[in-house]
Amino acid sequence: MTTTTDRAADPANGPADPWPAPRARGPVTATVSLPGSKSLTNRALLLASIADGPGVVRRALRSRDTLLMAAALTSLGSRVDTDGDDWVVTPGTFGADAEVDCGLAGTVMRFVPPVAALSTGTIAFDGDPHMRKRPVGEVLRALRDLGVDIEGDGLPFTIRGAGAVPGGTVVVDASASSQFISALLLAGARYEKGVDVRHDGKPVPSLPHIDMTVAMLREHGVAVDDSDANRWTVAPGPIKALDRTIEPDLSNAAPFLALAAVSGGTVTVRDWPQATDQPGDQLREVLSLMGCEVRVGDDGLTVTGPERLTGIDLDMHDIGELTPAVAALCALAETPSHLTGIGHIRGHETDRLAALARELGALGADVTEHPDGLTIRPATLHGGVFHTYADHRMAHAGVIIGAVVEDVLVENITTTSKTFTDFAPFWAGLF
Ligand SMILES: O=C(O)C1=C[C@@H](OP(=O)(O)O)[C@@H](O)[C@H](O)C1
Ligand SMILES: C=C(OP(=O)(O)O)C(=O)O
Repeated sequence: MTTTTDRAADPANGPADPWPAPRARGPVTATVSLPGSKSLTNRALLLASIADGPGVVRRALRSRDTLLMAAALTSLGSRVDTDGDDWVVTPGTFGADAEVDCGLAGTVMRFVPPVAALSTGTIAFDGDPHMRKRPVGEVLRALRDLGVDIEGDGLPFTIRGAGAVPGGTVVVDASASSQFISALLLAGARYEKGVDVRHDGKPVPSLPHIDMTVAMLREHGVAVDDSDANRWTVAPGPIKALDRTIEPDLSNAAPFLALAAVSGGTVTVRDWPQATDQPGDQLREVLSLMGCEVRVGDDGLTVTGPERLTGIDLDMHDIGELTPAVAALCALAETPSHLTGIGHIRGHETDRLAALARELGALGADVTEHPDGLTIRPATLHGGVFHTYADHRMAHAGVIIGAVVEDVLVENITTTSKTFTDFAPFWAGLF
């Protein structure tokens, strides 16, 4: 018979499935250095591959999403040397026919096609089964309007590159994902007329991620005008090669800071940037609102959990990717929470609103699913299997609950490799 302990620790075969989430026996105290940001790494790699010379991406995140990006750019014709922590990118001539595996990475499925359009080759895109359901049609429609030849309106699709893209003005409805806008801006300087992208539709989510795109383009010497709401103009011109260092992934800091919050412990995340466009920086405010003590110092960001967690009323439209971790915290809070403005996260790695309602509910949480959010009321939770639906951030929600609720088993914990390689042993090492 395999005991729970044996199943959790099997170095030869990786973590057990389902994985018994480690349970904190008291306040957890830890200091962690986290891997680099997925969003920054994948933008940095993509911009480096269409820059005017070789560039370096230091402290690159090595995870499934970033290795898929590196593979995609390599298949187009760039060289991406992923040995070590500092990745050297040498732009190449985009001419070969290629196949791009998007996996479940929104940044690969949305950001690579506008660059593939610069190739003279034929580029076929596909990905994981669930990826075929994630929205991308608006990016393809916009590219067609900008002069690109594309077969298909969703994954799988094929781009028949002509070696150049006319570019110009285009209107998109980016209410389903900010990545539609970022995708067009990232390649836009390499289009003959640049791009003038206008959004028409319900509000664009995840605006900090568009700010991140604009800031990185400017660092590469690209002229971007974002002075009007819902309009972004990128002037045509070269993309200067850079040597840049990637910040830690602040969204992936969520489960670690949450561990302090739920156990009444103290967790420090090293190298927290003083200023950043990463939406994870807003965890400072969210955790303070829930009753945590939050300090930024020379050693990083330190969170100390309260005796009792308070629920929150929070519009998460700008920080949707934090929802699974925040919802797990709300399920452990002593007052009700209302998380709103996040209808778009139904198009993330899974329908996160449905998945959170189902899986938190299965452990006894009182969760009501709304079209654009969740209401979570205090309840006594119990053990059980927490399903992840191949979503790394669902796994984070599961381990947060499991840290303080006996006998929580997280199914497919290795799905965390999307943005954090070997998350399970790292997490277990904190207990
Ligand atoms: O541009 C990016 O790097 C991202 C933008 C956001 O996407 P949505 O706008 O689709 O939420 C975010 O949720 C995702 O994790 C990363
Ligand atoms: C939505 C996310 O990822 P993606 O980049 O695949 O859209 C996420 O990481 O929460």
